[in-house]
Amino acid sequence: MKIVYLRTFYNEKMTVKFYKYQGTGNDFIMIDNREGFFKNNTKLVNRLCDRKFGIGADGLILLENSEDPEDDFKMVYFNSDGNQSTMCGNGGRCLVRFAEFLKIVDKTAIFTAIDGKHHAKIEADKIHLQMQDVVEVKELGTDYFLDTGSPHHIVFTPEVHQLDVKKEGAAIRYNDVYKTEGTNVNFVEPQEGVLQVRTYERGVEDETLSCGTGVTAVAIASTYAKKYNTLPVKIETPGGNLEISFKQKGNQFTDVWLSGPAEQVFEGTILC
Ligand SMILES: N[C@@H](CCC[C@H](N)C(=O)O)C(=O)O
Repeated sequence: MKIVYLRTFYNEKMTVKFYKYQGTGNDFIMIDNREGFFKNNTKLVNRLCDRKFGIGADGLILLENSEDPEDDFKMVYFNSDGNQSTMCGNGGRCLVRFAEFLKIVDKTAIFTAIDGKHHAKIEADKIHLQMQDVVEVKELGTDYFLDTGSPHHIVFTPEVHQLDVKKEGAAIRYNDVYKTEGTNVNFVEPQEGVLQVRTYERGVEDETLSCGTGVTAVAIASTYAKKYNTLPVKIETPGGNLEISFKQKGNQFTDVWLSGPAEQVFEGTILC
């Protein structure tokens, strides 16, 4: 097991305990940072997420104390490129499972992330996470764009399993429309009673096995575009199955919930 030492203010080495979680194959390094020893460090986060030189993960999440007394904790999310980013739905679900493991929460949780407040319900085999309301779905020709805490471009396509998601996703993520901020890109094939989804993630710059804010965006866009009409919306990703429910009033989507499994897969000590 590798151990990463962080240098303290006095340049002494200190070890860091980490945990690894996965939610439908979207995997995250978790660090309990309630004492604030882990300082934002792009290079270190990128190295820890590296699948050859580090632990390997799609992102790293710090569980911190929240300034809001209503909250159980705060979520700080980094993509595997080491940069702090916008909301991560699967990461949020995994973080709630981590908070349950740390005995911070029991049956329910409230936390603040970069996009605002989130409520969660905890079950043995599922975490249900409330996502932000969606107030606008943009139509871009036959494609769609919406923000579910993170930006998502949606492409409806036949034979989604045949697609080169890395190539096609990168072409949209780096195009002139998105060049500054970038976007995540979801490819969806509606089938009888289920949406098949594959996602190219910004900040990972590759396909991931699943993306929580992505499938939430897909569920809403598919309903908006009348390509799917039952609730909860059932999603299949390469990493597993998720469900999304919401209330719809015209183009407004409220009470949005993302549900699925989230589990601890190992723990270790960081060293470099
Ligand atoms: N995997 C995530 C999305 C993480 C954020 C994304 N890569 C971005 O930078 O927008 C999820 O489950 O939502």
